[in-house]
Amino acid sequence: MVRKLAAGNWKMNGTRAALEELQALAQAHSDPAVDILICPPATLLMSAAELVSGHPLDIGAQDCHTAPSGAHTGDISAPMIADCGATAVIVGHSERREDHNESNDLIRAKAESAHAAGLTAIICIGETLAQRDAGQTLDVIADQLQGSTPDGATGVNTVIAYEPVWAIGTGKVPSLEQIGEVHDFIREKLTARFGADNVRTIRLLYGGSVKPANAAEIFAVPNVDGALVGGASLTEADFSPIIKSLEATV
Ligand SMILES: O=C(CO)COP(=O)(O)O
Repeated sequence: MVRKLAAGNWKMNGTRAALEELQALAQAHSDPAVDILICPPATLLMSAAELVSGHPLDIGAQDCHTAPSGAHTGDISAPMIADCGATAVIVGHSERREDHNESNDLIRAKAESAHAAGLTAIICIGETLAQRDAGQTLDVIADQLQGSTPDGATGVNTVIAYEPVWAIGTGKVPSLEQIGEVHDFIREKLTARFGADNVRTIRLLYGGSVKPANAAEIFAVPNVDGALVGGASLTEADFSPIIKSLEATV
């Protein structure tokens, strides 16, 4: 049985004071039944990794460059993230696809760079509302999944996060049928490409307005192996009940 994953994406939120929430989270989950990952802003990566050292919590970054080092002002590389003590990196979040015009090719290259540095790449995919309304959801998912996932993806180095763009930070959540349809589709596509044995261990996260109140029903959907949580991961008070809902499924 694959270990489920509760991942928090703090986005561009959190100064040093936010480490108190991480400390509280570490204290509240000394023996979790699921994997717990927090992705703070890059400015907090090293302190966050030091804080959770010795606790069963992992730290990830929110983006990386494709190159290991070089003349790329303002960027950080996958080996630098690993050097901080982090073990994962989110790539292809819809906010980066939109704010920075990131393409599937670029995201795949970032995921490859993460793999080369020994990091787990959390590859995000998801349709906009206009695409869903036009009946294009599964086509968009297939295209992003195929284009953004490296050939070397395994259950150890890759997690796929399905985040419908219209559900992020809006309080709107797809129906459980809609979530299930996309997660089943992702599993099928990955199985066709990588084979059932390999794909069984690739975790599929749902992201988009996951809250303590809706987590349990989302986690009951087949092929949902956890969540990538934004706003509700910023405080221990909100994230802990979500983690507990996920633990209740194992
Ligand atoms: O984008 C997300 C996580 O990466 C989801 O954000 P919210 O949970 O704030 O909707």
